[in-house]
Amino acid sequence: MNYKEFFDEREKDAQNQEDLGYVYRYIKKLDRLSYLNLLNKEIEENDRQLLENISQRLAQNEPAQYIVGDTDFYNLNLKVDPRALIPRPETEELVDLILKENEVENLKVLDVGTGTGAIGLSLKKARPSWQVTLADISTDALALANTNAEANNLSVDFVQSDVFSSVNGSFDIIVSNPPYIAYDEQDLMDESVIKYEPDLALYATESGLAIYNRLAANSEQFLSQGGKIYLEIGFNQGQAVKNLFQKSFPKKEIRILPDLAGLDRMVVISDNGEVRK
Ligand SMILES: C[S@@+](CC[C@H](N)C(=O)[O-])C[C@H]1O[C@@H](n2cnc3c(N)ncnc32)[C@H](O)[C@@H]1O
Repeated sequence: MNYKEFFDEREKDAQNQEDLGYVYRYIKKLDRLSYLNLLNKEIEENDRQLLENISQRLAQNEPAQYIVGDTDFYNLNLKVDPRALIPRPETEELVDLILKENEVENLKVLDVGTGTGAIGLSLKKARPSWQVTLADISTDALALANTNAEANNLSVDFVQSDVFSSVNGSFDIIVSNPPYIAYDEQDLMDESVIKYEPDLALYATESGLAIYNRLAANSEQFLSQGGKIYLEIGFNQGQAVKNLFQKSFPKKEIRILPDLAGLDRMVVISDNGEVRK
């Protein structure tokens, strides 16, 4: 049997088997041309075993990124595994927004709930003069973030912290993509997310708002004069999150911004009428 026949056969079996070629190509580091040239060749025995293994894992709904073991995010390649959430394209939009609105040197940044380190590390990569602290309640996630920092040659600080419990100092930017899914929203989620990504990264009490509530209540003491807060939110949480922060920061401007799909995805808390550059 050649590679193409194998892929075609598996694609008939299950929906996500179309990922098989992608995962295989990525693991073998094949460019598109080498991959296409391979398709009509007989499968070698060790490759057949590899492909069977990938195929079984995909059939169990394991995310392709966990099987590959890494993923591209913004300006970085990050190791990913079940210790942390797979960083999403919407979060790249948040990183992009922060960079566009803060074209200055030497800012201090805190990334609360850093997971793989995606947000904080991509900011550090783009702005080497920024002093970036990665915080997470999960020691497992922090270990992964540390691996990603080292692999990308980025020097950042780490703190294991329940929101702000172990954080010291003040920051020009506090950014967070916290867990924001309500416990009763599971039926809206893909099985692969429910089954493989860590609960700690996904769910929050208070209809998904618990961590925003704590961020709103306690950010002020960790924010420098003129500091800004950037949040990723669930598409239906814009107004609720805005209300929470408006109470704590009555004088700041609070913007709810959409992602590329047009869904509310980010909330930004900054000084009123400030020039955003
Ligand atoms: C949605 S994931 C985001 C990960 C990463 N920032 C990203 O955007 O891909 C949320 C992260 O928040 C962390 N987390 C959950 N509860 C927390 C808490 N009380 N304090 C700090 N971090 C928390 C989880 O461990 C997880 O890594």
